Amino acid sequence: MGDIGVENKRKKIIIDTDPGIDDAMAIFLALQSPEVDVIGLTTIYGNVRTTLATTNALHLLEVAGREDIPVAEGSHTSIKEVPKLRFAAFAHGCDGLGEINIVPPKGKPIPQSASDFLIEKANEFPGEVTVVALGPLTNIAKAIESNADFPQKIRQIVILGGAFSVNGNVNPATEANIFGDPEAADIVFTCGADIIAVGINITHQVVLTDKDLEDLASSSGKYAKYVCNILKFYIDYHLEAYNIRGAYLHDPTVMFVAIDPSLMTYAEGVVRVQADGIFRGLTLFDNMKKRWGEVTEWSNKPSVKVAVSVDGDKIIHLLKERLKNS
Ligand SMILES: O=c1[nH]c(=O)c2ncn([C@@H]3O[C@H](CO)[C@@H](O)[C@H]3O)c2[nH]1
Repeated sequence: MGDIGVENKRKKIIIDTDPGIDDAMAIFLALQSPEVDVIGLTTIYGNVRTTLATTNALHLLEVAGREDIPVAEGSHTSIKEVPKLRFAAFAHGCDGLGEINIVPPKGKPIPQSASDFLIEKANEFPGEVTVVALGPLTNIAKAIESNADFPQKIRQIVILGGAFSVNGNVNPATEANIFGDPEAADIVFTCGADIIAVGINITHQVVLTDKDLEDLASSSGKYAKYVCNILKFYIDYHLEAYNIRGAYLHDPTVMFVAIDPSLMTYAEGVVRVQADGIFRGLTLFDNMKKRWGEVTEWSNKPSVKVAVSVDGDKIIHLLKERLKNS
């Protein structure tokens, strides 16, 4: 992976996030990566409710000494204005960050909604801004609904979401981010933007082991130390839920797509999302290998790229290097 290193060639990214232990790792990874320039964080419910996501985003930026990066608070409800009731305290702790008693942040979010911030930055830097979407897709769907040009103005949307040809992690049908707002997800997947989706079929191949944790713990890197502390809760959850000693690194894996998309391979096709019923949140990818004899719900919709393979060990190695060298 070649460093670009030149300030004005850095890819501008906005991280839409619900921190979240693995979100924290992804944010630190981005801040430590010369290939990308983090121009803002937008917050969303998911692992935690939106107000706590905002608190945690501000806290993480203060840990990093990057209070210069604006945080715009996102939606408190789904795109259909349904209040959110389901959060993942069982995986991330009540505070979203492994119950480590974080120092409350001094900073405040900017007085602009996440979707307005996304639209403003897409207009300010047309074709240059990549959104890395680590939570439910409500803020991005709202940006699309209020600004029809948004999909064309944005450089790329990299999505952590979906379970392509595998079971979900909320139930056998659905992955948590898509389950958080399936209607919003369907709007985003079919909006015509340049989209890369990374599902848990990929992120479950990126496992941080006990040995990796020891390796991180032996480092004096500030991000390595911080993440070792918050990871304990997440690792205990994986032992209980999956009977593995380690942790799936969803969000950092997806951040690597923004940093270097060649770390994965992709298939192209149309993704639709099931909005209701027992398959609510199911992501269904048409791999376009069949010429369908009749019109389907996938016909004439824009295609997206879906990640199909990854070298999990390489991702773990690169991640550890960057967190240790901080
Ligand atoms: O509701 C959830 N259940 C899980 O088992 C689970 N495991 C991880 N996650 C979070 O959801 C995204 C991946 O589906 C990531 O942001 C994880 O932090 C989960 N969310």
